[in-house]
Amino acid sequence: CSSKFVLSHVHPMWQGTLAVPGGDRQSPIDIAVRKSVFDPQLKPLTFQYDPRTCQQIWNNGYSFLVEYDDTTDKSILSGGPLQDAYRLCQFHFHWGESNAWGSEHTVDRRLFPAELHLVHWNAEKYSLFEEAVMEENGLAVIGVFLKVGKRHEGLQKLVDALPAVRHKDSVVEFTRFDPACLLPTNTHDYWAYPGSLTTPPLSESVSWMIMKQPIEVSHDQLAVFRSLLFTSAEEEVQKSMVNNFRVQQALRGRTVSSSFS
Ligand SMILES: NS(=O)(=O)c1ccc(Cc2ccc([N+](=O)[O-])cc2)cc1
Ligand SMILES: [Zn+2]
Repeated sequence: CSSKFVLSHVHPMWQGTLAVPGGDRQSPIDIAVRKSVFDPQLKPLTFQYDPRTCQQIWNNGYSFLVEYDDTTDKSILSGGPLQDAYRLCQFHFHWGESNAWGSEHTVDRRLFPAELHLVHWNAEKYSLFEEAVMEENGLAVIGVFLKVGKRHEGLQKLVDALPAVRHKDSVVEFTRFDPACLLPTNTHDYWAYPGSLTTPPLSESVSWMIMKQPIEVSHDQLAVFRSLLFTSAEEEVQKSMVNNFRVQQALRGRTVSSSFS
């Protein structure tokens, strides 16, 4: 997908408005469970992912992205609070240098060692990812917490490919990976709220859906995430890719909805 889209090439107007977003719907946030409001209108989420749309893994110097072909409606998210079908563009993770922290969102201030983001854009209303990025609710991101436990068999194929993208700007072909294997068994229970990208351009265009149930991965699998580097092969000083999460943002009057009571 076109998340390769680099900010420096955007239209000057867009750069201007994004430099300091309004700031009243920024992400990530803490999810205060007792303050979330059950919304009976929230539909079940429908994930229709085609593993054949999986293309490559790319170290963009901030995280590693598993990118999907989003030129057709093959890998789709719908339901929940969403009015339209959203196309899967990429997924990536955020993690810490230790298992004590690393997630971007928290639940009643509880931190997780890592968080998965499955990034989708509204292909019914817009024709390109970077167009949807600028529109209110043009994007839909599914957040899944990772906790340390048993080895995640589905994740291992991805973990085995990471050494090939150790440095910033490295890319490796990666095919036939079904992202549904990274979803928790219970996708019925989630929190939903209006927010933003958590990295530049911080666009306030994201419908967030955070799964209540974490997935389990092993300590060793997380350690491989930490073996990645922020820096490219040419740089003298190599920096471990860890703590690639944003600080939490004010709720600014937003309500977090829950799909469960
Ligand atoms: N962490 S997150 O909020 O799920 C997130 C999801 C996607 C992206 C990718 C990205 C989104 C937009 C742009 N841009 O418009 O220049 C560049 C990169 C950045 C961040
Ligand atoms: Zn993210």
